[in-house]
Formats: sequence, structure tokens, C-alpha cells
Amino acid sequence: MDQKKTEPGSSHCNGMSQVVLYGEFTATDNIKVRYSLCLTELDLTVQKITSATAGQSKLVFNLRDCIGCQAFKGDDSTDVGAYFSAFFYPFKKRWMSSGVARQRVEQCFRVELGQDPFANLEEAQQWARTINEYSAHHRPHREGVLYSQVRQPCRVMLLLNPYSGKGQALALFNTHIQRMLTEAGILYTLVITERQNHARELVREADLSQWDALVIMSGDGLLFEVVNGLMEREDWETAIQTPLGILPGGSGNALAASVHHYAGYQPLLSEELLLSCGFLLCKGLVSQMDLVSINTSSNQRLFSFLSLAWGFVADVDIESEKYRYVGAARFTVGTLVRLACLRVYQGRLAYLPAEEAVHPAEDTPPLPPSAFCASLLCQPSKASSNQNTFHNSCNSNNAIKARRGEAPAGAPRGPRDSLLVPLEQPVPGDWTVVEEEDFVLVLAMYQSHLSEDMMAAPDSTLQDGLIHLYYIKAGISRTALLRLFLAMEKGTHMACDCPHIVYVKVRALRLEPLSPKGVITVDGELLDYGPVQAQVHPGLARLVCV
Ligand SMILES: Nc1ncnc2c1ncn2[C@@H]1O[C@H](COP(=O)(O)OP(=O)(O)OP(=O)(O)O)[C@@H](O)[C@H]1O
Repeated sequence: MDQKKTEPGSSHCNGMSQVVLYGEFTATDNIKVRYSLCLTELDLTVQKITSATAGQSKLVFNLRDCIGCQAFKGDDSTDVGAYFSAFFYPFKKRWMSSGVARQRVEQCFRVELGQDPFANLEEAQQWARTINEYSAHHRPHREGVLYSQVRQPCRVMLLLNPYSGKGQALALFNTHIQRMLTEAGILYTLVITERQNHARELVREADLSQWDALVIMSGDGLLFEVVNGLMEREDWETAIQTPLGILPGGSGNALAASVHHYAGYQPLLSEELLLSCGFLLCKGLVSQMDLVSINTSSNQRLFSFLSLAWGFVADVDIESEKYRYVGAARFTVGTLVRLACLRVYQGRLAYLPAEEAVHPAEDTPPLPPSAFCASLLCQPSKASSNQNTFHNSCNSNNAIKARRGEAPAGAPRGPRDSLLVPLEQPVPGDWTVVEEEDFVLVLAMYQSHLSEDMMAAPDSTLQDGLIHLYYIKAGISRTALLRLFLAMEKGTHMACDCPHIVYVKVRALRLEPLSPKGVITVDGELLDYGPVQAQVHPGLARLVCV
């Protein structure tokens, strides 16, 4: 919101863009207070014109900051006037601290052109309609990013994990998000998850034609469930195109922080980040998002939107679960604890450098269900050779389905991993095999943030078709490692000139841990420990963002 002085009695707008609507209305609580309103394609200028206050500052609201405008009749049936309210969330200086954050500003006016209540309501509706129309026009121009708009009026399934973060997601929804959705005219159904995998099962079976977006208010773990639930559907190709939205309610909130960062805003934490993500959701712009397929030797195939981690980062993520009550600070506590007992992890790492790869988008036709089954699921499992009845019947059912050209029940589907060969075979010749076998961590990122305050991959964007691979070689001192993690807050860790950290942009990778025990995480969730390989699939999903 800008504040500009104007000449007494002046009623013209900024003079920069064409005036779309002009009108004079009163305050809602005092009809003696009059305002002139001037709407252009870019902003709404509000100026008090009451004689006693003439010459006061005028307020200019940028329509880019507007999430909605509504017209309505007053509660009093004898009132012939009508009303309209516009809802803005401009960046404003924080109270008692530096920096800016989005803050809510409502502008409500009373319309009384004459004694005809219908004419008054029509005028209010015209203002609301026009403000909504021009607010929706604003689309950022970012190279290589194509935005579309969520269908209007928008119907959203909002999935909320009540136990995520410090267990306050529902309270935060009630205090911060509910009102915003109403202001933006978004129709939503709130689903509170009851158990692990509830969201995954729900989206696997849901009639997606009922929803224009699936929004997750939780940590990254619940979105991971939703992505994989969508990819397990027979119609995965269209299902995964359902726009996804993220509202930070967890402790990591890496995707939410990344989305906020991609919009070009200063870093925000906690409720301020939530308000920013709520605002982006209400604006409803959608862009493509890369997914990475993760394949394990235990025949797991998963789709990941955030990260694959082994070593220090994965250990901190899992071990710090017990400090959940401190919220986002759990990672700091976990990092300090693990630093105190720093470990070296043995393994082999290989990758396909980005410049070597044929762009996977040009080379990834959908995987025929039978081909997938042949390559991954129908290999005899240890369980089946142990005469496990459930697995035997399951495998034979799957084999029958494979012969019929159907995918096995519950099997992840998705595009073919054209850059990968089976884990039992050596990596292709154009891959780079890392010489070292002793690591402190391996971290593959495909979003900028690892948590709200850790910008692990500052160069990453939503749809760059890249995996940003970092590894830290053994031999790094505790102090140097701590310095790297502190620099990660601003994404300046590569400027630390640490000889132990390596960063490469890749399209696929393989990791074979040699240490008998360890932790591998995907999007912060535990993966079966063992050899794993991954390939990026550019723009496979869609995300509400700017
Ligand atoms: N009602 C529930 N009860 C128990 N677990 C749940 C429930 N709903 C979801 N989950 C699971 O809880 C796990 C953690 O969820 P989520 O990632 O949303 O929160 P978080 O761990 O606090 O956040 P972050 O990933 O940002 O740290 C996920 O594996 C999810 O499947």
C-alpha cells in the first residue's frame, strides 16, 4: 500500500494507466465520511473527500496484492444501501522489527446512488466484479515459466495433518487461512487426516473432477503422500496434473519456503510464511513442477518433489523427530547433536551430469504397465521364495495382470525412467562415478529450500529439470561443517570455499551405501535403506505458486 499526498479536491488517479471505474461512496459506519474511488487496471486509489479532511493522504492499493472483492446487502432490511469489500495483503513494515511481511487490509464502502436498493447492489457488484477481474490479470513475467490460472470459482480439497509441526496446523488454519479462502471466494472441503497414508489412499480413490486443486496444510510429508497417491492411480497422467497447493503447517516446510523464495520475496518464517503462501494460493497461478522418480533395490518406486538425503542430513531429519515440540528449531538442535558425534558414511555415488543428458522430457513416454511390471515388480522377491502366501498370491495376480497389460494393484505408475538401467547393472558409460567412497552427506535437491531457514540449493527452480546434487567428503572438520550449515541459511555455502563440498547439476544419480546401517530419506520421509537411483521428470506435476 502506497501513501501519497495529493492536492485538495484532486480526484484523478495515478495518471499512469487508464481509469476503469470512478465513484464516490461513504464509509460503512459513518455516511458523513465520503471517499472517492478510482480504479485503474493496476490499482485502486482511495481518497477521503469530506471537507474537514480534504487534503489528507490518499491510499493506493496495488491490485497485485488483492485476493478478492465481494458485494453484499447490509443486515438491516430498511437500509437501501449496498456494500463492497476489497481484501488486500500488501507487504508492510513489521511492527517493532525490521523487514516487511504481508498484512491484511480490508477496504469496505457503502454505495447509495439513490433510493433503489437493487440499483445500489448492482453498482456494488460491478465494482466487486471489476476489481476481481483486474486483480486476476496480474501475472509475473519469469523467463521459462508459463503460468495458468486455477479454474474459477475454485473448489479445493484441503488436507490437513493435525499432528504436523507442533500440532497447531488446525489452529493456524482457523486463525489465518479460513478467512483468506472466503475472501478469495475459494470453496473448500477440509479433510483432517486421521492416520499415516490416509491422504494417499484418499487421493488414490478420489473423483478428481470435483476438485480444481488439492491443497496440503502440513509439512512436506503429507504432500509426499498426495503426490504418490496420485501417481498410483490408473489415470496418473491426468491426475498428477491436478494443481497442488502447499500451506506450511509442519516443522520443515521446505516446499512452502521454496515457493515463497521463487516469488522473489524476502525470507519469512512461521505464520508470516503461512500468510504469504495463503496469499499465493488465493491468487491461484499454477506452474509446472519437476518430480523425481526414486527406485530402490527392494522394488519401491516413489515420486519425490523435494530431496533425497543420505548421511548427516537424513540422520538429523529422522533423529530430530524427538524435538518436534520446538517446531522448526528441531533441525538446529538435531544438527548440533549430530555434529557432536560426526560420522562418516561409506558408499558409492554416480550421476549423469546435466550437460551429458538427453533432456528427459524428450524421451519419457508413459511407462506401459506391462513394461514396468517386467522391469521391477515381477522379479522373484525374497518373500515369495520364503513361501509367503500373501506375496505369492500377490505376485501371481500381478503376473496375470501384467500378461493382460494392466499394472499391478497399488503399484506406482508414471513415466519411464529412460536414463536409468536396472540397479544390478553398472551405470551407463556417460555417467560420472565419484572417486571417493567416504562421505559425510549426500544431498540431492530439486527445490531451493531444505527447511524454512535452509536454502540448500539457491539455484534450483520449480521446473529447471535438474537435480542439484551436493556431497560432502569425509575429512571435513566440525567447525567447517557448522560454517557450511550456518551459511546455508542465506544459501551462501558454496561461497565458503570449502574443499570438501562438491556441487553438480545432474539429471539422474545412483547411490549405493556400503555402511551396513543408515538412513535414507525422500522428502523427509524414510526410504528402505539400500541402493537407490533417481531420475528427474521435468514438469510432471503442477503447483500453485508465483
Ligand atoms: N493424522 C495423522 N496421524 C499420524 N500421522 C499422520 C497423520 N496425518 C499424516 N500423518 C503422517 O505424518 C508424517 C509427518 O507429516 P508432515 O510431514 O505433514 O508433518 P511434519 O513432519 O511435522 O512436517 P515436516 O515434514 O515439515 O517436518 C507423514 O508421514 C504423514 O503421512
